[in-house]
Amino acid sequence: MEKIADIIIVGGGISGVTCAQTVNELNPDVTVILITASPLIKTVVNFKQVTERIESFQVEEKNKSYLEVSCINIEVIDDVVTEIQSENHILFTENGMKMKYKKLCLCTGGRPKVISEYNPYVLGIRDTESVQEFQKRLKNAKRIVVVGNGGIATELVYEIEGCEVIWAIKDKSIANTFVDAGAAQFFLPSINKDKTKTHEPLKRHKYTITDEETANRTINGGALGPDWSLNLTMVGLKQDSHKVHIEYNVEVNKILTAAEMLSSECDKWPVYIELSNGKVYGSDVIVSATGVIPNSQQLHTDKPFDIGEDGGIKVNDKMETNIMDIYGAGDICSANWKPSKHWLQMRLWSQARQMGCYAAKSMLADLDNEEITLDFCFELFTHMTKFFNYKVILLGKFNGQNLGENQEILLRMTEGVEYIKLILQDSRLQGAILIGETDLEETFENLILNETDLTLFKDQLLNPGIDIEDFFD
Ligand SMILES: Cc1cc2nc3c(=O)[nH]c(=O)nc-3n(C[C@H](O)[C@H](O)[C@H](O)COP(=O)(O)OP(=O)(O)OC[C@H]3O[C@@H](n4cnc5c(N)ncnc54)[C@H](O)[C@@H]3O)c2cc1C
Ligand SMILES: NC(=O)C1=CN([C@@H]2O[C@H](COP(=O)(O)OP(=O)(O)OC[C@H]3O[C@@H](n4cnc5c(N)ncnc54)[C@H](OP(=O)(O)O)[C@@H]3O)[C@@H](O)[C@H]2O)C=CC1
Repeated sequence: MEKIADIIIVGGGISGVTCAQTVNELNPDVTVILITASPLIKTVVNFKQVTERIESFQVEEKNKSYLEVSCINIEVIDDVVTEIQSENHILFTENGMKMKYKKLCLCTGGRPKVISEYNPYVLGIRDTESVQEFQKRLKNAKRIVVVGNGGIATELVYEIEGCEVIWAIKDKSIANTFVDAGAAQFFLPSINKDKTKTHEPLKRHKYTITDEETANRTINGGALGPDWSLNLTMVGLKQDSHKVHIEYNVEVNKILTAAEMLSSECDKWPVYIELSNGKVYGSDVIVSATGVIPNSQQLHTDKPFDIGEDGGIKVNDKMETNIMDIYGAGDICSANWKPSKHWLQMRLWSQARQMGCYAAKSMLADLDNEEITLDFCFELFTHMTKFFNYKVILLGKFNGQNLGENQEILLRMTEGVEYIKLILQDSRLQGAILIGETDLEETFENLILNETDLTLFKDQLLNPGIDIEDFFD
């Protein structure tokens, strides 16, 4: 069967869906086909602009008909794109479809980078199905090992109950991808604290994928969103509520099956992990929360894509790849423009949304022969999330990324309440980590964006006795 559309978008995750919705909002006369390998698509709900640049929202899974009903120019097709002939502007799918486009946007996301990928006791977490599988395994587990020190690991070790957790990290402090050692120290008391968590029923309607739908899938569904671990039951077999042991500064040497273990321990656990400090832990399951690999190599194309160091398809400041009329957005792409002073790429939900939206604007502008300039959302890095039940806001070069020498650090911490770290260079604010209900995000966002000279004020910036908002009014 043959189809034709002005714009074809591949991927039903947040970048692809936002891209399609933005085309619909800006020009409903442009025809769009969204092809997705997953029967459910991800949509943004409860979007709030917390400050001018900080966004908060939730992700909801919807049936594909949701988009078709709400957007008259969009057709959603559940299929897998296998080949692109860019010269002819044609793509082919697993179900034998041939489609012609004027503009193509790849939003095919990534997959978990899993240590020991084919070991059945080692799991990666990405989509609804992988979380369901993890929950199933956890139900009968007495001990699990979590490897990795980023977003997933940090959230998992806090959420898991009724199971001993060994957390193996390469670094000397926890949550290293997001926060510094000081903030990690601030979080530490929360790790083994009893939680008074209420498993509130989900207010939003949830679609579940049936076994039949999952059965022949070769490609994972959309990545989970900010609230993925809330309201999920992550409970193991044991009575004690929460017990996390952290192994710092270690890498994984080997993963061994029970049969490969020669000691007397050999039949206690289904799988063993040997760490670089020589310790061996038996476990029921190992979670490899070790990052994302962009799905950049899985499509056959007549020309090769330029690939970035992180494995993503390089895109320029119009979200264009090196192949004519093919764009990219979200986790699949690697931002290959000169970033503004206070922005950096991280594979986050907010950036997937922003890139999807901007790719739509860029494709429409090109179809109309108009010029477009980089969206202002790429001026300042912002991220709002929750770790260990604390609100966490990251601004600008929050970890001093690539700032070089002469960084000045200002800190304020009240145990169990707040942790604030400001990074200055040449008396100008470059980045901030705000943990707790600090209420300072708007002020610091403005100070970074305006590049305000703080020479005269920096000693007072974190003085709790001064209302800093009034100060800069
Ligand atoms: C467990 C977990 C928790 C997270 N929590 C947060 C968080 O708290 N905050 C935050 O900001 N970010 C979070 N993230 C990251 C965030 O979810 C991702 O950055 C974002 O969702 C990426 O969106 P995407 O649309 O680019 O890709 P994806 O969501 O991966 O979507 C890709 C889509 O493409 C489809 N696809 C792939 N190949 C093909 C093909 N060949 N043909 C057709 N379709 C195809 C897939 O089925 C899927 O629908 C989390 C990620 C995970 C895994
Ligand atoms: N609240 C939030 O904002 C959340 C965001 N996410 C996002 O979802 C995506 C997936 O999360 P996640 O998998 O945690 O990825 P992250 O990129 O956040 O973290 C990966 C971690 O694994 C470490 N690592 C990589 N390879 C190995 C290895 N072989 N052995 C041991 N450790 C290793 C990395 O260390 P190093 O950096 O040194 O390589 C890093 O600490 C990310 O884009 C993340 O940003 C996920 C959950 C929550």
